[in-house]
Order: sequence, then C-alpha cells, then structure tokens
Amino acid sequence: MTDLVVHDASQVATPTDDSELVVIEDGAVAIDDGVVTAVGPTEEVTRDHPPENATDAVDATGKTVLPGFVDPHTHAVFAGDRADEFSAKLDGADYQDILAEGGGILRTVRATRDASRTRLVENLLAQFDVMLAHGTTTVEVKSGYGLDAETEVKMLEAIDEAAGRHPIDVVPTFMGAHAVPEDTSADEYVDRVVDEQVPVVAENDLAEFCDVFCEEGVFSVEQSRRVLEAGTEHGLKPKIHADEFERLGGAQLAADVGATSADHLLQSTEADVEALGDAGVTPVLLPGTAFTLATDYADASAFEAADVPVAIATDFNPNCYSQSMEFAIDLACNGMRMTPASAVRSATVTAANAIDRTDGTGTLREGALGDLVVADVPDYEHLPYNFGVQNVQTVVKRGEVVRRD
Ligand SMILES: N=CN[C@@H](CCC(=O)O)C(=O)O
Ligand SMILES: [Zn+2]
Repeated sequence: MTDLVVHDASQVATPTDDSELVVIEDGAVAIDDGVVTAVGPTEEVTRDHPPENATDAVDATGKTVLPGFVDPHTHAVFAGDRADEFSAKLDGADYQDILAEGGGILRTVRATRDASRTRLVENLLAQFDVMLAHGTTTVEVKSGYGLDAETEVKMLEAIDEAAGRHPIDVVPTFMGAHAVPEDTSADEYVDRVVDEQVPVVAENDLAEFCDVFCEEGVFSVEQSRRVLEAGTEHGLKPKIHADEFERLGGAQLAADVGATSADHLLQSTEADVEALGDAGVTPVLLPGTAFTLATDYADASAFEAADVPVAIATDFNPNCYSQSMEFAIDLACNGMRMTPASAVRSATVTAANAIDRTDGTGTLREGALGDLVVADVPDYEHLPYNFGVQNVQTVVKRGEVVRRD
C-alpha cells in the first residue's frame, strides 16, 4: 500500500537535476517510505497507486504541487529582536554604522549570551513553524550571535535540539566569525575562532559548514581565509558572506577555497560571477535583505547571462525579519526581475546545491526525498504573481503531511 498520493493537481511543477522546470498538467505524486515513487499525470500515477488504497491522500484539484522549498541561508537562532533599529533605519540610520556603535549583530549577541539554551530552542521552534507554513522543508541555520566558544556551542546545541523536535530538515553552520566582539581586534578574535571555536565545534560534530562575514570593517579577505581554512582542516565545508556592502574580494576567495556557496554578492562584478561559475560555487542571493535595507538588489541577470544558476534564501535574522520562502520568491521576481520558473528553481534545486544536498532535495522525481508543497494557485506562475500572501496550504515532509489546511 502506498503511503501518500497527492493527485489531480492542476500542475506538478518541478525542476529536474539539470535545473529545467518540468510541468505536468493534471499531475500526481506518490511517496513511499519517505521517498518519491512516482510522478506523472494523475491517470498514470493513480493506476498503480490508487488514492483510496493509500494510507493518506491529498486531493490537489485546482492547485499546484512543487518540491518543498529549501532555505539555504538563515540566522534563525537568537534572542530578542531589533524592531526599534528597523524604525531607526527607516528614519535614515545606517546598518553598518549601527554595528560600529555596538548595535545590530552585537546587540543580538548580548541578548543571545543572556538567553538559556531552552529559550533559544523554543524561539527557534517557533520560527520553524512559520517557515514550514510558507513551504520550507529544509533550512540552513547559522550560529554567530555568541562570538565566544561557550555561546557558539550553546547556539549549535539549540539548533540540534530544535531539529530533533521539528519535521523540517536542518543544516547547521558555524559562524563564529560573524562580527568582531567589542574590545577585541579582528586579528585577535580570528585567533580565538581558529584556535578555540572551530576545534570544539568540530570535535562535538555540531556543524556541517563554516561561514564568515567578509566585509569592510568586519573580517578582511585574509582573515576570512584563515577562518575558512581552519574550518576545512576540521572537516567543516566553507561558505562565505561576500561582497555585500563593499567588493572586498569575498567572491574570489570563495572560488579560491572551493566554497560550497557565496552569499549576498550585491557588489559582484562579471569577473566574480565567472570565477564562482568556474569554481562550482553556488551563488546565494538574498532579496529580503536588499528589500528591508532599501538597497539595490543583487544583479540576478548577470548570473543568468553567464549561465550560473543562483539560489535564493530568506536570510532570516533580526535585521531581515522574514521567515517566508514564498516572500523570497515574490521578491526574486518582483524585485530582482527573475522569471517565476527561475525563482522556483532557485528556491528548490539550486538552493539544495547551496547546502550540498545531493539526495534529490528540491526535486520531485523517482527516488528523491518526498518533500512537497501544495499551493492554492492554478500554476507556478501565479505564485509570485499573487505576491505577499500565503499561497502554500499543505506541506509534506518525507511523505508525511505535516501541515494541512
Ligand atoms: N551580513 C551579515 N549577517 C546577516 C545579518 C545579521 C544581523 O544583522 O543580525 C546577513 O547575512 O544579512
Ligand atoms: Zn547571513
């Protein structure tokens, strides 16, 4: 007996491995043991997998089925928020000035150091619920509001505990080099990250990736390289926040060290795009950050022109307070002018590449992970067309309906 059949969808829209978007009209998906066993026209799929005989079934008449969304860049574990800074920024305050004055990331660091691990777990679970409601079935979460070994470990343990208590698949990233703690020089702090934090994170198997904020006034290219190389020596794969406000050379560093992804890339040049493409680094664009800071968006068309597929992510954090991959897709189209087909690929299969998931995460094909969403739209184009609302209704994780409207 089949575990789950989703049938009679007006469309099943899914990228394939080579990143094309395949559309099956009047489509269906069957899932067994958490893995997709059939995708195709409803008539064909239901012949072998009749809904009435399945353990569970979803009638998707008039709706669109897509792979579960993958959010490959968040800073979702923290305490407190910074709504007042948001208002100050609307009044003209600058993100980097706020950080230089001890606010921004450093303020969230103080709140996160003061919070218990239990509080961080509860906060994170609440964020996961919102993410899931908007279709995210796999999410990357970074530490980085500790800036000392004890709090970085507390954050990563909180991520691990929350992951065990929620259906979303969670990918943990260590980001001790997220800011320079007050009263320390960047060089001194990098010594601590490399000598104390990376080893303890790796020995306790707390993270898969190591990330760094390579930016003017934060960590230089050379300091960032030290952090990423230390991570690699300890088995943590490199990721990088690159060329967000200034073009320091983060994209080139990502290419040099063979990073899994390079993220932000608002200042990247044609040469950077080419270097990332040649090195097989997945670019991750974060339209929510540009939206809330009212800066220009990253130039998605430059990546498209160079045939380098990009991922998109929410960048959910106290500065960019949106957990919704639906909204990231809306902004990718309405802000960065990506086509709906590109945006869907960027939020699924390419996003899975950005976190090195090779088990079919982000696609619906036989043998892939049984993660999907059912959106109340007649076709995938209507997702960003009808922007700013919750189109996702039903969410399936590893073949189980984890949210049903
Ligand atoms: N740019 C650095 N880190 C985050 C922001 C974190 C924060 O402001 O709390 C980002 O990716 O946007
Ligand atoms: Zn970030």
